[in-house]
Amino acid sequence: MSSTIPIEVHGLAKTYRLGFWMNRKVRALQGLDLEVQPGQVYGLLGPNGAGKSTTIKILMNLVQSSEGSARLFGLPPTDENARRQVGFLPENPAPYEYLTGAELVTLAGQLAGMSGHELDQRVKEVIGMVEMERAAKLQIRRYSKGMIQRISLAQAIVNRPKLLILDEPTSGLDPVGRRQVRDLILAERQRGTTILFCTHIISDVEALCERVVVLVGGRRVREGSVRDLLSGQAPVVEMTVEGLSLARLREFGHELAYAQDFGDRVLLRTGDAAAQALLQQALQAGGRVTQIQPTRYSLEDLFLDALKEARHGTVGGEIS
Ligand SMILES: Nc1ncnc2c1ncn2[C@@H]1O[C@H](COP(=O)(O)OP(=O)(O)OP(=O)(O)O)[C@@H](O)[C@H]1O
Repeated sequence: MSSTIPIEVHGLAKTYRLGFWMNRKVRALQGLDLEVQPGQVYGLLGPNGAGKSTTIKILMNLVQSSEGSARLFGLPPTDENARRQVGFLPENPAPYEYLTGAELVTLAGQLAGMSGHELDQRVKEVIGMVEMERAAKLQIRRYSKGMIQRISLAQAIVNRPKLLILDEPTSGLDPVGRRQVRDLILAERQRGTTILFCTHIISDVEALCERVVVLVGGRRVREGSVRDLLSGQAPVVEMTVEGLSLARLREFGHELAYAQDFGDRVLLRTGDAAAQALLQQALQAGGRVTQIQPTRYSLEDLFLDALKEARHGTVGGEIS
């Protein structure tokens, strides 16, 4: 039965089988739950091998799950009516190289059931949105990586999808290209499109997403609105100490969220209470504290903490 909820994933598991006898297993997903509501921009974060692309491939019916269920607008990913409502940008897109950019976008529109004047207009419009007007008549084999990424994005949005699934949309782009893609995602969000995207670039998530899930080893280790996830965290203080080595500072026994010894100075981050004690101890030991300031707990801190915690326990992705 169809529904208005763009993505619902329950207990999703995927085990890849490898080797000649298919007897080696990689657990890419281990019971993932996920729900993306209409109009949300939802970020899928995780280190390499966390299962992000596998999740997206299951949603796009490119890979079959081993257990659990995935639904797009209440329908299984195998249902054409579900996929019609979705625009997709794969990781490392490899479009037909002998087509021109305009032909590729037109083809995508035709496959989505568009035709005639409406299609021509829309192709022009989306090519303009990704700023590829001048290269639209060139064959794709002459495109740079950034141009391929942008034309692929144009083909993903040509049919005005209700749900946009983007796998690493800004990978391989220079800062200008990244900004353009970010703006495009924001424009789509403005239009009310629901967006799921996975990335390694945490600043993109911070700039674009209202909700995130952090995956490690095929499991969800954090999920929630970016605001809630960040606001519940204890304040962090960043300080620079000169005249003492990192090893000496560690002897004071405080937990350091981050520490880097640059030779002439040590930059570190720690909790509010530890910072007070560390400041006094560093001064008593003959160090100079040249900078101290409270910092915002960022999504990057959250990501690194989640990763640290998950690695203390057993997480998936293991080969058995
Ligand atoms: N086709 C496949 N055959 C075998 N193992 C696979 C296959 N695809 C992915 N895997 C394995 O499944 C796990 C999850 O991979 P996946 O590509 O989903 O992770 P990811 O989070 O997207 O990683 P990355 O950020 O590196 O793209 C990894 O251990 C990976 O090696």
